[in-house]
Amino acid sequence: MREVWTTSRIRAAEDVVLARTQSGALMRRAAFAVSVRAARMLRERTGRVTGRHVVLLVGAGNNGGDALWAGAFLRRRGVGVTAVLLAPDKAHPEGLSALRRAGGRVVLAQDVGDVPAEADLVIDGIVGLAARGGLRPDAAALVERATAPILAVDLPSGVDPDTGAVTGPAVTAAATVTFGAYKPLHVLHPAASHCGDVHLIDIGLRPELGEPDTRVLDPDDVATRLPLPRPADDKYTQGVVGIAAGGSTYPGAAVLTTSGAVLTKSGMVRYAGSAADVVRARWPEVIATGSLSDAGRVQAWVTGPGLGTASGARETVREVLAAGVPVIADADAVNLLAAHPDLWDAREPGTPLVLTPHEREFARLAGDVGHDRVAAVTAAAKRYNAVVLLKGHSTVIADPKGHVFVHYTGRAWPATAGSGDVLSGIIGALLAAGIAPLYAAACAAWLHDSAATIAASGAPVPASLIAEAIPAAIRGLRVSA
Ligand SMILES: NC(=O)C1=CN([C@@H]2O[C@H](COP(=O)(O)OP(=O)(O)OC[C@H]3O[C@@H](n4cnc5c(N)ncnc54)[C@H](O)[C@@H]3O)[C@@H](O)[C@H]2O)[C@@H](O)CC1
Ligand SMILES: Nc1ncnc2c1ncn2[C@@H]1O[C@H](COP(=O)(O)OP(=O)(O)O)[C@@H](O)[C@H]1O
Ligand SMILES: [K+]
Repeated sequence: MREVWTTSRIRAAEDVVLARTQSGALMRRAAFAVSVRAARMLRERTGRVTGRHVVLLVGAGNNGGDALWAGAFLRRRGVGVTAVLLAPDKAHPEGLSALRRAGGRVVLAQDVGDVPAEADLVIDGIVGLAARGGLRPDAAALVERATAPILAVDLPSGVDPDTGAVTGPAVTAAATVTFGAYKPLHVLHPAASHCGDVHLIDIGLRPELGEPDTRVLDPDDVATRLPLPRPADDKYTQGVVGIAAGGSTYPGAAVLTTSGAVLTKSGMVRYAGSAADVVRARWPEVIATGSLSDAGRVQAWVTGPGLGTASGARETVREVLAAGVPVIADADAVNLLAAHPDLWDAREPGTPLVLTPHEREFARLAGDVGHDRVAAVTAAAKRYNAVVLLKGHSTVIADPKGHVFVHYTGRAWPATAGSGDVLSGIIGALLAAGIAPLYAAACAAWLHDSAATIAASGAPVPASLIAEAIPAAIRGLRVSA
């Protein structure tokens, strides 16, 4: 599990560690790690370290101090170093003298205007944890014209550390070296796409950090939770999933949602709705009926994909919410809940609910997502006493207690029509297996993305093929776990 802390929590932990550490030691440790990564990048990209040239972009704070110290360490390895100071009066004094002592050159941004042409690598020490808003114009102009790859110190300057928002010019790094802990920007789109590979350096903060604000599942977290049939199981004991989705207008949604459920786990899937014939034709093992009243017992319901918003659909959502089992409500079920608040009254109190809106559905339900996706999703989860999974390039999942998972891979293969239907089916299968809703949603997001990557194998794929790759994604997990 990767754990993520907001900047205020990291600062608080830093204060504790700083109080018992020799002055400057933490910064030198951080900067040394930056210099090691920079040297590795020089070797990988140019074949050697000695004789190469690194340019430091140095802002007003400790982030610039890290860059200056890293420059001093690189000088010891025979690297030519030029520091470009953006705020000469505020450049970190000890870092600056260390670089000068080591033979580094120091120039002012206002004098040079451009990143010196001899740069083989640029180190971005413009701003770190204190960053607010996009790069200021002088920094933005330098960064825009830099042609060498950029190694970001702690984070790519110009992105918001806590929300991952990018509201102005920002560095796009080839790699980022971060200290003590991952911060939200490292896993939240769009900032995460500016980081390149992120390398976490231990500076002794972990014991002081406490519970993380956000978590990211690793493959083995998913592997240990995925349900597999055990010797004593039969088709019922593994949890039966009910699908109340699709219809005569959108029979494909019924098939895709059912595919997600059928391929995620053994046991039984029931379908109830007007696409029963189409579902049966694709999946003969599914017990398909035309109406909910004939559906039989299930341990979780999936509703919403392709359901429409007519009165029949509203009744379906009402019945499913009243069934007394966990429900995953996607797409039109979210729209219906937004448009008809009385539907909430149908919900059997205490039964788990997972809502899986994309941004427009989220806006209908709970207002504009805005720049702070984690805050928006957490607030909606509390308001509706539900697990809310907000789809997108980083998927954010929160429960009413404020626990948050983010799924981000940097790949966008799932962005195809109907792939959300497949995700709903996966979540339903995991809920029916008795997995806690927050983990059901988070594991499903992981599995769905992994299936998409396998199916895509470098070329775009439709949702049906994403569903068909679910078994391969599960097999891959079992091999790696
Ligand atoms: N506290 C510590 O002991 C450690 C801190 N470290 C470094 O210190 C950094 C935090 O340092 P600081 O708190 O001094 O602050 P920063 O270095 O992040 O910011 C410095 C100044 O930049 C300006 N600024 C804010 N947004 C800007 C923008 N968008 N464009 C241009 N300038 C902007 C602000 O005036 C701010 O005061 C961390 O990110 C990390 O790199 C590391 O050395 C590890 C140890
Ligand atoms: N740019 C993207 N990168 C990665 N995943 C994405 C991106 N855009 C959408 N997705 C994912 O694709 C799926 C699309 O779901 P949804 O919007 O409900 O589509 P549909 O209604 O057509 O099924 C979700 O799992 C979402 O997180
Ligand atoms: K930076």
